[in-house]
Amino acid sequence: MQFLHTMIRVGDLDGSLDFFCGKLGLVEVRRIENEKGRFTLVYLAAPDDLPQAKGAGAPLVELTYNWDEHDYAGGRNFGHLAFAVDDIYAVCARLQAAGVTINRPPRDGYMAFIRSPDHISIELLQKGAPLPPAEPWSSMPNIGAW
Ligand SMILES: C[C@@H](O)C(=O)SC[C@H](NC(=O)CC[C@H](N)C(=O)O)C(=O)NCC(=O)O
Ligand code: NI
Repeated sequence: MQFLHTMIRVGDLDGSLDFFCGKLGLVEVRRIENEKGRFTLVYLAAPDDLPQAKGAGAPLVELTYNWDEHDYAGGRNFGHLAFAVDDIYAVCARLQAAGVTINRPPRDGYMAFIRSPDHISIELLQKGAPLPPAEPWSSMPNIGAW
């Protein structure tokens, strides 16, 4: 299993990119615009992780910008921790047998969600699964690109 990213929801995407990239120095490596869901996902890597990010993958920050939501009072800022797994069905079956609720089963073969005892959202992604359509310039590999 490989750690992929931490997702946070941001109310001001430009302001967050100015902070994380302009000031903190992270680098945008991928962007997915979802017209139907009305949200944008922007993946950021630390500069030292860029070579790895273009290879087997590197830990990333995933900014989620919901076009119609800008106030995250009540703790919705934090989204999830994401991991890539070798066999998402086997991992979910093992977790379910261990008493973990699979909040979002891997019906599509690539994404599932569970929650920790304190309700921290955990995203499980199938290694090597096809990615949703992204910007044409994105050249990220299948894994580590989320
Ligand atoms: C690509 C993969 O890493 C994702 O995280 S997509 C997960 C998906 N995200 C969204 O739908 C973004 C918009 C949504 N309104 C939101 O604010 O999360 C998703 O299932 N999100 C739910 C979650 O708990 O992360
Ligand atoms: Ni994610």
